[in-house]
Amino acid sequence: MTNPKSKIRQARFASEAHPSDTLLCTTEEKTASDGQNLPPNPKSVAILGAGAWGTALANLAAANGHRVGLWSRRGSQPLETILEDADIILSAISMKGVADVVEQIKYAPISPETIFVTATKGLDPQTTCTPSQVWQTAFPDHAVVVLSGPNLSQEIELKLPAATVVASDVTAAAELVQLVFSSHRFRVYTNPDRLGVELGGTLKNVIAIASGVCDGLHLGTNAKAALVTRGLTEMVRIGNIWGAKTGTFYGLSGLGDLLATCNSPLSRNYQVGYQLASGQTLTEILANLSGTAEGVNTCQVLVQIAQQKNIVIPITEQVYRLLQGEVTPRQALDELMLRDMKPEYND
Ligand SMILES: NC(=O)C1=CN([C@@H]2O[C@H](COP(=O)(O)OP(=O)(O)OC[C@H]3O[C@@H](n4cnc5c(N)ncnc54)[C@H](O)[C@@H]3O)[C@@H](O)[C@H]2O)C=CC1
Ligand SMILES: O=C(CO)COP(=O)(O)O
Repeated sequence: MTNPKSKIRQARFASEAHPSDTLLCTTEEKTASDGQNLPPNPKSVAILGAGAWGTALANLAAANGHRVGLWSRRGSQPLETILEDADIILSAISMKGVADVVEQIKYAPISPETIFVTATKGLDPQTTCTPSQVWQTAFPDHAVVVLSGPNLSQEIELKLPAATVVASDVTAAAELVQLVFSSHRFRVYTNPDRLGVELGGTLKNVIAIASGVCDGLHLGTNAKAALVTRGLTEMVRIGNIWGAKTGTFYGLSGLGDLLATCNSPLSRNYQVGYQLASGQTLTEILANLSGTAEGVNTCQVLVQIAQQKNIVIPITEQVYRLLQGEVTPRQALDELMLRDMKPEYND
C-alpha cells in the first residue's frame, strides 16, 4: 500500500486578496487539524486565481488531503507547471480575466480526463457567455463543472459551516468534485442543471447590489423581503429564457446565495449598493473595494440581453441606471414602487 504521507507536498498559498496572509501549508497539517483521514486516492487539483475565493477553495481541498497547486498571475510558478498531471483544473479567476487565462492554456498538454471546474460568478461582456460556456467552448471534449452556492469566502476561511452545489451534465465529474471538496464543514450537493446553478450565482449579484442600497437607505425588513423576492422572480425569468430550470433558482445556488449576499456586509456586491446609498460614487467605491464585485459588469450585460430579448427586469434596470449615475437611489426606489399595477405572476 502506498504511504499516504508520500503524497503530501508543501504548497505556498500566496493570497492576492490578503498579501500579508501568505501561508505555508502542508496538507498533512491541515488534515490533522481537521480530524479527517487522508483520502485513499488523493487527487491533483490546480487552482487558477489566488484571490479570496481561489485561496479558500485551495485550503478546502488541501484540508481533505489532496495535492493542491494555487496559481496566481503575480506568482513565480509558471502556469504549465501547475497544470501538469492535474485531475481537476479549477478557475476562480474574476470574469474579466477568464478569456485571457483560457487563451493561455488552450494549447497546454492537458489529459483528456482532466475535469474543469469554474467558480466564477459573472458574464462575458463581449459574448454574454457564462464562464462555463467559455471553458466548454475552449475544451469541448472535457467535462466542465460549475461550483456555486452561498459561500462568502471569509466565513469559509474561518471554518464556519457552509454548503454548495457542483453542477455538470457529466454526473461522474460532478461526483468527483463533490468528493474532493466535501467535509464536515463544507457540504457539497450535485445538480445536473449546470446553467441554472451558474446563473443563480451570477444573477444574484445584481440583486445583492440592490439590497445594499435598500439597507443603506434604511428601508426596513418589509422592503428587503419584497426586493429579494421580486429579484428572484427576475432571476427565474432571465434563467428560463436562457434555458435553465426554474427549480434550480429555489436551491442553494439561487435563493441560498441571495439570502447570503443580500444580508451580509461581507458581500462586495452588497457593499457597492450600501455605499452608493451613502452618497459615494461608483468610481470611489470600486477604488477602495477589496476584491471583485461582479454584479457591476453583470448588470450591464443583463440590460443588453434584456433589450435584445425583450425581457422585463425592472430591478436590474434600476441598478443599471444607478450605476450609470442616471438616477439617485431614492429615484430608483420611486421608479420601482410606482410601476404599473399588475398581477404577481403573469409569466
Ligand atoms: N470571494 C467570495 O466570497 C466568492 C467569490 N466568488 C467568485 O469568484 C470569482 C473571484 O472572486 P474573488 O476571489 O473574491 O476575487 P478576487 O478579486 O479576490 O480575485 C480575483 C482573481 O482573479 C485573478 N485575475 C483577474 N484577472 C486576471 C487575468 N487577466 N489573468 C489572470 N488572473 C486574473 C486575480 O489575479 C485574482 O487572483 C468572482 O467571479 C466571484 O464572484 C464566488 C464565490 C465566493
Ligand atoms: O458570491 C459570493 C458568496 O456566495 C460572494 O459575494 P460577493 O462577490 O458579493 O462578495
